[in-house]
Amino acid sequence: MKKKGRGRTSRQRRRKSFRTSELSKESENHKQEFIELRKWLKKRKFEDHNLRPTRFSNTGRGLMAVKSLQPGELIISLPKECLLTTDTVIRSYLGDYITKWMPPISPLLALCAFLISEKHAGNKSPWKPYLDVLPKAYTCLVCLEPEVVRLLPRPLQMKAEEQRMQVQKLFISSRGFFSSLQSLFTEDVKHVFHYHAFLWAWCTINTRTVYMKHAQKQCLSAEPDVYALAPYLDLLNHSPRVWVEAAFNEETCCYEIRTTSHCKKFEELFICYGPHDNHRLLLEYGFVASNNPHSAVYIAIDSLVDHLPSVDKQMNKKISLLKEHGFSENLTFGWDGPSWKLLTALKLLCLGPEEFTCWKKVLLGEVISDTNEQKSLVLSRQICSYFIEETKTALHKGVILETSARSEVSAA
Ligand SMILES: C[S@@+](CC[C@H](N)C(=O)[O-])C[C@H]1O[C@@H](n2cnc3c(N)ncnc32)[C@H](O)[C@@H]1O
Repeated sequence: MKKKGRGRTSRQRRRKSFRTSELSKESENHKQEFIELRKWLKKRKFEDHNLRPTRFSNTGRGLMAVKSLQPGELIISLPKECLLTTDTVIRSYLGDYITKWMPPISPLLALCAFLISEKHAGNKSPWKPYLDVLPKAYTCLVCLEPEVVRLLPRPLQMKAEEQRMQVQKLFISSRGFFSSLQSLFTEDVKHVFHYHAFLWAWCTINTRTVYMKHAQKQCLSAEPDVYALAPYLDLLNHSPRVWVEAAFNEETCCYEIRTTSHCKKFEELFICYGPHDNHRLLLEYGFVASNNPHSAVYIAIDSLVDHLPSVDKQMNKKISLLKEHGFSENLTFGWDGPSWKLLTALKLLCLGPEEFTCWKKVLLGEVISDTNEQKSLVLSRQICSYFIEETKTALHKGVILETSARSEVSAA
């Protein structure tokens, strides 16, 4: 007798019912790439009975719980054989080349080189089933067009620029090592290890690795070796409101994740990548989390000054004092208003000429006068309204850019 609910019709019905719920979701389990990945994982002694690859309307591809999961339950336990770490790279055909190369390359570069090389190997790569489910492109800021980055708040633009330079510098300084791999390839290594491939590998590591500390290897530089690519487990999306326990268990030799909260059947299971604000999430992972309790709006000191009267003769001195005493960075608005640091900076900037000698007291948190308190609060409100308007304008421009990009694609 056919088992109830296991047939194709009921599978189709189930898929359809996901689509009709409030936030739609569609199973990806039946896709060829996931069938291949499951076979590959099974050979490495991993089988999953709790989760299912699913595309969610609000978060994209992630993992859905196929049964209700209780706090403290082990939700995933991925054997060491499935993990891709610097041990994997050193054991591979790249190992000899890495050991010979001086000065030693970083653990991050070793992983990038391996990913690029395996991706290039295509069907011949033993990692193909994993590589096939990896995103083809990323949305981290380092991948975005300059005209899109220019729409972001200034402090984030600066971080994005810093990140872009860091990645480009790493690529340029790695060319020598990539050339040393020439004998492994029939084509010119410049066509294998090009910037686009490097960016893809760098983003794969930046957005998908789990933290796993490895002992320092002599053939690698002393930079922290804390990465592990964890196939399948890396399909878990982030929520700032959940907490999980995740670590490599030396006894079971598995990378394990335990929930500390309840997850209902057919809901997306999340993990938390860390207490990151939305700037950090966008910069490092290419997305923002709605209702993020860690959200903060960063205000550059120059934009504070734009809102102050230009006639203040002590302005330059005030700015130097703020910079000298560490009050020029990480000035933020959070859900509950301006941070103490931002408000203190505003109080100093709002000091009248007769109050200026009290600047030290302001930085220590003392109240100077009712006028100073009032002025700084009014200014804080003004700045907040200004940034709300600026964000609305940037979002509007973003929509225009997206619409014109879409029409260019459909015209092509
Ligand atoms: C570890 S992967 C998670 C799986 C990924 N969604 C996938 O399809 O392979 C991390 C990436 O997933 C996406 N992501 C994670 N959490 C998200 C969320 N809450 N909302 C939207 N995208 C999210 C981001 O693109 C991030 O860089």
